[in-house]
Amino acid sequence: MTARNISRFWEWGRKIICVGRNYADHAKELKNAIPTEPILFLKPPSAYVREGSPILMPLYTSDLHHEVELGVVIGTGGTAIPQSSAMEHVAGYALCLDMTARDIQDECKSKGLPWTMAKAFNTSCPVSEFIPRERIADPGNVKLWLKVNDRLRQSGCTSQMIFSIPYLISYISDFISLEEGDLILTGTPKGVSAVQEHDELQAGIEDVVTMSFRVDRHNH
Ligand SMILES: O=C(O)/C=C/C(=O)CC(=O)C(=O)O
Ligand SMILES: [Mg+2]
Repeated sequence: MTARNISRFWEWGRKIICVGRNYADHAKELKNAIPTEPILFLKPPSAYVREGSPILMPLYTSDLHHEVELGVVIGTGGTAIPQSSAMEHVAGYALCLDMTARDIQDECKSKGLPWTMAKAFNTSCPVSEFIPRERIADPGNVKLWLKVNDRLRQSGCTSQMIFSIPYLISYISDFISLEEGDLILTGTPKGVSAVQEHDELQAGIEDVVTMSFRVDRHNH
């Protein structure tokens, strides 16, 4: 059997744990309160999509939003990981999009229902290449950006996160054991907006990585 390679973590079938409202400016733009504890939700591994394949807009949404986020790839799993050693569990990073059917999310919120159909559909998690941890000296201070058809829509810095990466790893692992190959999406800064069929999305971590995706309409 061929050894698995963490640089292709999206093929491993592991969890994608997402943090919501982790930037005050984004919580405010959607008129949400600033959280006092991390807000968590999950995407299945079938949400992954890689450059070269399109983001497929589900037929049931007419308000699909981009959310650019720093992803943290877990190298060594654990339960109840202390904050002090949390970064030792990180194998690397990835630039990620948390594609969100905002109209469906709003409907779910108003009915008190889970966000699954808004957040977890096929291709809802576009990812960049794997970024080994040595390439980002301070993940708490990296600049993220996203353009739609060459127009800048999102620009933020991970220093604006309410809950830091060590805090998130520790908090999550108290309730959901982390495994090698899991991905944590750390939340999005402000500037989220709707995309349309045929739009071209380009996103980057300054000085580290860029990636591009086209949006298509799902055909069934
Ligand atoms: O509560 C809302 O209206 C929206 C929350 C999100 O979509 C949270 C995120 O995914 C995020 O902040 O990155
Ligand atoms: Mg998000």
